[in-house]
Amino acid sequence: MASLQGPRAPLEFGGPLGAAGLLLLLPATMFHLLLVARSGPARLLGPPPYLPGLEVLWSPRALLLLLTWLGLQAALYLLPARKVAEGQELKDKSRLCYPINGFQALVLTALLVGLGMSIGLPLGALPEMLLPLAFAATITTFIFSFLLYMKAQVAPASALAPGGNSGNLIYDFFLGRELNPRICSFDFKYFCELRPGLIGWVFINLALLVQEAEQRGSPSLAMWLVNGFQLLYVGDALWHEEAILTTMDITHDGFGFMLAFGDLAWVPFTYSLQAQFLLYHPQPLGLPMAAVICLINAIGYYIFRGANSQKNTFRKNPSDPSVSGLETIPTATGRQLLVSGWWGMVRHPNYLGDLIMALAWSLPCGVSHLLPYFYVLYFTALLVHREARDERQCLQKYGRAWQEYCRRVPYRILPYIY
Ligand SMILES: NC(=O)C1=CN([C@@H]2O[C@H](COP(=O)(O)OP(=O)(O)OC[C@H]3O[C@@H](n4cnc5c(N)ncnc54)[C@H](OP(=O)(O)O)[C@@H]3O)[C@@H](O)[C@H]2O)C=CC1
Ligand SMILES: CC(C)CCC[C@@H](C)[C@H]1CC=C2C3=C(CC[C@@]21C)[C@@]1(C)CC[C@H](O)C(C)(C)[C@@H]1CC3
Repeated sequence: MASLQGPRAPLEFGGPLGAAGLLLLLPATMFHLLLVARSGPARLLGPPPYLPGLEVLWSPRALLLLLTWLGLQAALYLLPARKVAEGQELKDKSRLCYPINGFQALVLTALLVGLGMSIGLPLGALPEMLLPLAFAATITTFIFSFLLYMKAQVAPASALAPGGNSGNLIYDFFLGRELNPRICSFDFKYFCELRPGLIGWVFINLALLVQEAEQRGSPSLAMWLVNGFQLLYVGDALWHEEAILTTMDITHDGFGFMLAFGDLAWVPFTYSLQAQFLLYHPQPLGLPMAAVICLINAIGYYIFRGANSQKNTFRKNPSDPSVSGLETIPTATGRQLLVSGWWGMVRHPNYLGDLIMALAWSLPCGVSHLLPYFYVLYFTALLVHREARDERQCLQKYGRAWQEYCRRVPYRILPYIY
């Protein structure tokens, strides 16, 4: 129970009231975006075109499809992995093991879908099912989060997350109580973070591309760009799967509604918003503009990958020749902080790269609508909030050394601005 965990962690996300608001607001926003994307005016800030009844939202076929997808991804997760990685040290000094086979799961899923299409699987019919699929995913994540909450009741105190154990039911349900809920070696948080939602996102994108080709003879250049950029992002995440083990989602946050809904519903159904918008609102895109957008995405990816790889290499082996020449600040924990290279430019260079890519994903949709820029706006808010959470944790972990780092590298995400 919470009291066994020592001093209570400060409440985040506006406490119980904020959590209750987000429990309603997140699904409502997702359905708003899905409805608006297929409406004529596609107005982000207006009311939804209509309020769908249960007969539109509820479909046993959609639920079956969702459960089949989750089952397939779980089966691929359980296949022999090329590598098994160890996670960060836990409170009880143990380390958990994680299979590294996410990229293999992506490739095998592509082969299975390709095989299915060659024997008549109507992938182009998926866009019509997005609303009932999102509804099924929402119901499933509410039930799943409840089961996770109940599982945490019988977990030892050492297995609970630093936050998410306030004693307030709604807050703890939202944030998640247990750090690494598992059944045998099956790790639910790690599985959900990278597999069904992320892989689902690129296949929803692909289905939108196929549907566009069926409707208009061939996919548009804008649709190709959005599909290509986002496939690169997901492929990169799965290729560097091990890096997820040091993110705050895995090392700090419990597994509750926020991450379950984020991973299984929010990511596939709202991150595919640009492709959804393009299917219903085709946008002309010339080659010169497409080249500029590709360049923006490439710059973003270069910063994102460079920064993430530099930190991951440094954390794994500080004497690696690619990072051994970088300037560092020692900390009382024995770990060091990079203060030159990417991490000497701003304190979160990887966020900067990610944001530049986010912009490149929206630009193919033109500038006539605000809707496709929702991802840029949401992602900016998410990363600014995440950066503040991470800074708080780093200050607690590294104390004076972190203050020295902030003095030497004063900007957080955007040089000379923020
Ligand atoms: N698409 C999406 O929806 C989302 C994408 N992301 C992306 O995920 C990636 C990971 O993000 P996230 O987990 O938030 O954070 P980071 O990868 O930035 O990790 C932060 C941690 O890095 C370490 N660190 C910070 N500064 C330094 C330094 N100067 N030298 C060495 N180590 C340092 C600290 O941990 P320690 O010292 O313990 O190693 C700190 O807690 C990012 O690229 C982000 O853009 C994130 C959220 C959502
Ligand atoms: C909906 C809520 C407001 C918040 C939910 C947040 C989640 C959607 C995100 C929290 C951290 C994430 C990460 C990725 C996807 C989104 C979530 C789950 C990530 C897997 C995307 C791909 C990247 O390369 C990454 C670095 C592996 C990301 C890790 C964090």
